[in-house]
Amino acid sequence: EKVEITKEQRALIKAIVDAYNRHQIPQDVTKKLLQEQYSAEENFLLLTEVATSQVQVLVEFTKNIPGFLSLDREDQIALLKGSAVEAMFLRSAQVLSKKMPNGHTEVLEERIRKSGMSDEFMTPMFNFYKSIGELHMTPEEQAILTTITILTPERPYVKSHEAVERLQESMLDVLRKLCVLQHPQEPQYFARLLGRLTELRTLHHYHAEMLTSWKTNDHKFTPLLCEIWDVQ
Ligand SMILES: CC(C)c1onc(-c2c(Cl)cccc2Cl)c1COc1ccc2cc(-c3cccc(C(=O)O)c3)sc2c1
Repeated sequence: EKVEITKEQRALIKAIVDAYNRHQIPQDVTKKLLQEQYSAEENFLLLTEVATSQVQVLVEFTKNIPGFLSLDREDQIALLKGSAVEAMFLRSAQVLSKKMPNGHTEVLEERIRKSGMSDEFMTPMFNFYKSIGELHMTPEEQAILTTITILTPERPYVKSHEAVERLQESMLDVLRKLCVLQHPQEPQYFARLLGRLTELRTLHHYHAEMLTSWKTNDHKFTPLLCEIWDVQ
């Protein structure tokens, strides 16, 4: 049947994409990825700095998701804590799949590969990056997929499951229509995007172990990352 994006859904897409474009990591932070020298310690420190900045950007972006601030305050925190890693995998995936014109791709890959992370995480992580790159997501799809990840009702400690589910469902409906309209030659494109969300959950589990292995090697995180990742 004819897929139609309603006026309300167009407004929703515009609000999300504008907020996504408005909240970016400052240039002076990402520029360091290109400048500082390479060593496992330096790479880890730079990635920690960018991740910290990314969390701040994520909080600001999330506050602009229509309906988010009407959720229970504690649920807002639970959604942010539960989705930060996955939102950051999506963001770093955009950079690594050459979707960003800022030339960070090679540099970022190098710094992640040489940041003291054990190899067992490297393979699934870079397989994910490759699978995201192969999707050629539009900017709207990237922004809405990140929003859907944030609005996941099954995060730990979420109390009003239905309220979050309602917000996520309206986002999923928008994404489904966008995929049909923007990838007419790929009827399974929407299903493939949702498959990436499943892969993100797996990476999220790996990430918890990554943090432990970094911690045991006495790596320091910033207070914001310790808070959002329940570290220390
Ligand atoms: C604490 C630190 C060591 C860490 O622990 N786990 C991870 C992680 C790693 Cl490795 C991989 C995936 C997810 C996580 Cl969470 C990280 C680093 O996480 C990040 C998080 C966001 C971004 C955005 C970037 C980026 C670059 C250029 C340009 C832009 C841009 O948006 O313009 C963004 S790099 C970057 C690195």
